[in-house]
Amino acid sequence: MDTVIVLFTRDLRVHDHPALAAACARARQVLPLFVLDPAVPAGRRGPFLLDCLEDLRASLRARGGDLLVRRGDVVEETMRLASETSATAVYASADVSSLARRRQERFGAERIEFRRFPGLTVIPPDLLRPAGGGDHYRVFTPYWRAWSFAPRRQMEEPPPVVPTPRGLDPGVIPPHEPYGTRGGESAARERMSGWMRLCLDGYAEGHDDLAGDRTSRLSPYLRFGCLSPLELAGCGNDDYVRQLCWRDFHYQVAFAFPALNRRDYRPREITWREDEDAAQAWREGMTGVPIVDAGMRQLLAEGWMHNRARMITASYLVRQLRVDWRVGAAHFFELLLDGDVANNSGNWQWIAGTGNDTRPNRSFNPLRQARRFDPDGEYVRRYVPELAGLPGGLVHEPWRLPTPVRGYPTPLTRQ
Ligand SMILES: Cc1cc2nc3c(=O)[nH]c(=O)nc-3n(C[C@H](O)[C@H](O)[C@H](O)COP(=O)(O)OP(=O)(O)OC[C@H]3O[C@@H](n4cnc5c(N)ncnc54)[C@H](O)[C@@H]3O)c2cc1C
Repeated sequence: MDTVIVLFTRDLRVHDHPALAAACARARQVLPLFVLDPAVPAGRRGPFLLDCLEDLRASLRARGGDLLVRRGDVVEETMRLASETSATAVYASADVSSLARRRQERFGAERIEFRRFPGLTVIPPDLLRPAGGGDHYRVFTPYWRAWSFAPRRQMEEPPPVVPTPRGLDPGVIPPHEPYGTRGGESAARERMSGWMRLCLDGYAEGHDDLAGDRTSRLSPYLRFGCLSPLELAGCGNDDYVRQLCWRDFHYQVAFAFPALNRRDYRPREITWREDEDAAQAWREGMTGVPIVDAGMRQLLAEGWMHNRARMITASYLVRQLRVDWRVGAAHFFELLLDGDVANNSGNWQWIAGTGNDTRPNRSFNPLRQARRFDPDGEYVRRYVPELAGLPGGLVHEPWRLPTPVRGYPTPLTRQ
């Protein structure tokens, strides 16, 4: 094969990248391409994405290649490059989002070979089928069992040489201000090895400790494919691998039910309240419930929130304020560096009882959660400075004080 375009999307790495590895093995010339599509704004994830592109370009250049960056519609720009270079094929990683699937269909109608490769998940989202029938697993535990025994593909080595022809315009990666964590495969691998060395062994005991902050924080890197989920799943710690299985689980749900971010997966008769003031107080971390406000402020400050805090804040919005899960999911999606449709909407629906939870009426009592997962109040003190001076458990119940704390609201709901 002569010239192949490797279209990068949310697989911004050179390690274990099946599409890149196949192109480098088969083609004389390889054109790694990323298209910045102004119609798909990256929002707060923008700077992180641009970090990832800079890092990927450096890795490809170190292998004799380059990352070509274009701006516009992905299919049109890819086809333009194909005709400029006489490329005969486009290789890309398969994705499950509606946007990605529409794009894949459009490539199908073009006069070029379009090949999809695995790499987004540990197990491809269309591989496992429940024994009792159906096109996907609706319940996690049987999925976890099947997933654990499913055959895994061979990992791919990073290609030693990427043969990109000279003389093409590489295109500009726009300059940008960082927001939250630094993006890119190099930062991801550094974080992965440091965290695995220090924290993986204590994951089962430590992952719910809000103040301890001992989860991997690798989710933004997984979101942009800076790390291979298959590589992470080889770590040998079952509790951690189970979390990666949750990620795959939501992808196979989204694959079977592409409207996951809009429609109830399991429709229920819930009357949501239209209360923009309450929703806004929740967004700003000003509900007057400290553990909820701490989580929401962590999200605003860092573009990331601890999983336990995500469950508490989401449950507070849908169960106590009775605001539609879509309102909460939209806010999370906008701010989270790891925000992606399958995991965000899948988890929101799980919390709202319209998703895959086998106990759809489950509710998280914020005070009980706070006492259990932030027993010393350290997480609240870190993110809600108005309460930093309160002693002991009072930090979780400022409404018990004889006078209100200056600048901090009374709770929106009875606690
Ligand atoms: C309301 C709500 C919204 C969420 N939105 C997102 C989202 O948009 N994107 C996202 O990646 N995760 C989302 N999650 C799942 C989870 O909170 C994050 O994946 C996790 O907090 C990321 O931190 P970590 O990398 O330190 O996780 P770790 O504890 O280190 O877990 C390792 C990896 O497993 C995966 N994982 C862990 N928990 C879950 C889970 N419940 N569902 C799916 N994958 C999981 C993540 O890829 C994570 O990086 C959401 C959870 C809730 C309750």
